[in-house]
Amino acid sequence: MSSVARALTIAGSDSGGGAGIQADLKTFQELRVFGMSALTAVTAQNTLGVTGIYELESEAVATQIDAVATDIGVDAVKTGMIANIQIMKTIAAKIEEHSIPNLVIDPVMIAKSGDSLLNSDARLALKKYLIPLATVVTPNLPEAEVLTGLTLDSLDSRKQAARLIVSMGARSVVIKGGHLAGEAAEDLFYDGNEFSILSAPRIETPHTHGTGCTFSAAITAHLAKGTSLPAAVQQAKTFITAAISHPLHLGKGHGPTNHWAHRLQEGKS
Ligand SMILES: Nc1ncnc2c1ncn2[C@@H]1O[C@H](COP(=O)(O)OP(=O)(O)O)[C@@H](O)[C@H]1O
Ligand SMILES: Cc1ncc(COP(=O)(O)OP(=O)(O)O)c(N)n1
Repeated sequence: MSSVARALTIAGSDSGGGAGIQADLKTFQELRVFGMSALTAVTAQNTLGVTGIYELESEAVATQIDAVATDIGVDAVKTGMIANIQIMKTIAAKIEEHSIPNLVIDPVMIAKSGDSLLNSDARLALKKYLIPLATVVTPNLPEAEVLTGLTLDSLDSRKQAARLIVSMGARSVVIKGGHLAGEAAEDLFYDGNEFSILSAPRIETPHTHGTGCTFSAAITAHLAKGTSLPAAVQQAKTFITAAISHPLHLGKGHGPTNHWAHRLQEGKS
């Protein structure tokens, strides 16, 4: 490991800055991890929705990963928007070729605005190509339903889904609870042996654009620094809760979270 922790995000660009590569790099920087990126797609996007998607050639994704892995090095990597199956296969091959450790898979399928960020025929291919390589998979509720084919309407069903996702080859899973109702925002963490609940007060706000990206980026940053997996997911939960608690009130729709909010809570600025 180098003296500076290094994290790579393989994801799409969000021109609005709240999700995607932009959210990931902001999170890495806030957590004092050197951030690198391999772009899969460019989206024209703001707090109201996605108005354009421009996918890159899979060769362009491969070249970006090669460039950073062969020179700077990668202590942890996350995937976000993957766009299509060719890019997915390329990412899986490159992660194996470069023996990149600590893989966080955020199986991004549909943005909160309703726009598709992964072709429907590629969604189930996640199970074949990427999930078996994952240190942790972080589906939201609809994504976990697509991956498992289960209806997740109870804690028991979410536990069953978590077991299924681990049986696909992932080391662990966090089924996020942002889409649930209730006074607490509760995520289910399964480490392959035991279940635990990551709990925080649910904040009443429309400004939740990019919550999943930010949460998975924070896990990646902590893993890059050598933090244990259970501590990494717990610290990421603290980070995203702070980011949602101090909204920036930007845009006319679902605004971004505040990536520097953890500093306000820790009295750092
Ligand atoms: N209103 C909220 N208040 C507190 N935490 C939230 C809220 N919405 C989402 N979260 C948390 O943000 C993280 C991302 O979850 P979620 O929004 O479900 O992901 P996604 O953006 O992939 O749909 C989880 O830890 C979830 O519990
Ligand atoms: C380029 C890009 N990647 C991912 C997302 C989805 O982000 P997520 O954190 O799931 O938040 P929402 O967009 O669902 O609020 C995205 N929108 N754009």
